Amino acid sequence: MDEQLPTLRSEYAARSLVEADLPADPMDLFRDWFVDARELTEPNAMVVATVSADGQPSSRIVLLKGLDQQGFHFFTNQRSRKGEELAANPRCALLFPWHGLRRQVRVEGVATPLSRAEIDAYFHQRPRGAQLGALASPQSQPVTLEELNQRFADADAAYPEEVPVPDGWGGYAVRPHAIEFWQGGVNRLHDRFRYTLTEAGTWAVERLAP
Ligand SMILES: Cc1cc2nc3c(=O)[nH]c(=O)nc-3n(C[C@H](O)[C@H](O)[C@H](O)COP(=O)(O)O)c2cc1C
Ligand SMILES: Cc1ncc(COP(=O)(O)O)c(C=O)c1O
Repeated sequence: MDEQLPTLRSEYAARSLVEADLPADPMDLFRDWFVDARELTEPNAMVVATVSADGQPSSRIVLLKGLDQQGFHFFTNQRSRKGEELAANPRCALLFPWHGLRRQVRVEGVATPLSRAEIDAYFHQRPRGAQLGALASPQSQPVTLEELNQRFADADAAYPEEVPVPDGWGGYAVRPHAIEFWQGGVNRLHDRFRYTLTEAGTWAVERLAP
């Protein structure tokens, strides 16, 4: 297995990204690419990277659940590792790893908590099992399987009808200030275009070497 790793490779060629076709607003391109990504498994799965107070980066997958002027929305437990890190340092990065399309999108930005109304609205549209799971799970804390199952059963019994939004459960909007679109090309000469938000509020775009 280990000996095969150096030979594991794919060649990329299918499409190219042309400067003349780039929209002024990168969110327009993101939306177009997201339509293409719908053919993939969990196209809204994105990696969120945060940084601890002592400078240690960490990353994990979350699901993109909204997109608007505030940026990229996701939901999580605000007392989780990512939640604690974002409270201390809201700068973060997102990554959409769309391998099946030979594409990735990299976002750098700042996370702000979503409003109570947005959090409540999303929580109440989740399936009951996911709501109970969120209530039962002290996310990122050490736990035993017995404790977790007991907490789920207790929550299920305590709330036979509507499940309340757990304390500390919330969501964030990541407002981007840089977005890079990467399209795989032949000979590893991929197309990379990086949009950067200017002080005037417009986006500057440049091609980066692959
Ligand atoms: C496909 C996938 C989707 C996930 N979506 C979420 C999500 O939307 N919100 C969330 O809190 N955790 C989600 N998770 C779990 C996280 O990856 C992570 O384990 C959890 O949030 C705890 O991370 P932390 O300890 O770094 O805060 C998802 C995991 C996978 C593999
Ligand atoms: C811990 C956790 N929270 C939230 C989610 C997102 O789930 P939903 O689509 O129900 O919001 C996931 C998805 O895998 C998850 O694992």
